[in-house]
Amino acid sequence: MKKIVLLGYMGCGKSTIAQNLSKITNIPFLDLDKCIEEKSNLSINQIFEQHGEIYFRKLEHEMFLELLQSEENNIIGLGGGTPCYANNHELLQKEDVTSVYLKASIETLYDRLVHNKSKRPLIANMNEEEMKEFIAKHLFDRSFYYNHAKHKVVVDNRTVDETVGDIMKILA
Ligand SMILES: Nc1ncnc2c1ncn2[C@@H]1O[C@H](COP(=O)(O)OP(=O)(O)O)[C@@H](O)[C@H]1O
Ligand SMILES: O=C(O)C1=C[C@@H](OP(=O)(O)O)[C@@H](O)[C@H](O)C1
Ligand SMILES: [Mg+2]
Repeated sequence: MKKIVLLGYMGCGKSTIAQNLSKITNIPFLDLDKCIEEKSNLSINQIFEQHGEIYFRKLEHEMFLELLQSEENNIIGLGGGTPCYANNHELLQKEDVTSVYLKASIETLYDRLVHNKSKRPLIANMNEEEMKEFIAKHLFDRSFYYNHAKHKVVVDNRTVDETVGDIMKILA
């Protein structure tokens, strides 16, 4: 079954764009983090606190495989780190997967994350200065994996509707 997979750094808009793309296409939307939370009955924060990041990455890999194997057509919003662990980046190239990297600049990510960090354990306790440096370095490290997506859409200075439109062009 066909899967549209959205990936990119925290705050690039995966969850928001996937939801809006779903409304337009009528293809059901699944957020990988939400699926992990529902299955484990814990929030992402609680998983990191109680079991640590390595355990989260294991759940994330298993859930990604499970969603890709389902019989439905789906739009899947990944977590920001999903492509960067457990060789998940190789799954972005599968024949039945349309993978789209939502590419955002450090400035865009910082502006969106600075007031939205509490549910993101990797940055939740950072001050503004630390966050800016962290995003810059981390994005650089992760870009190798994000660039395994089949398609790339730049999201800087684009509204939600414009980005959804850019993805619709890829799907046409
Ligand atoms: N043009 C835009 N496209 C996507 N998200 C945007 C845009 N402008 C502002 N936002 C906000 O940025 C945040 C993106 O968060 P989210 O969708 O959770 O990203 P991700 O799932 O990639 O971490 C949301 O608070 C969203 O409302
Ligand atoms: O970048 C990451 O490693 C993470 C991103 C989060 O998802 P979002 O990108 O939707 O915030 C979530 O999976 C977890 O906090 C780890
Ligand atoms: Mg998300």
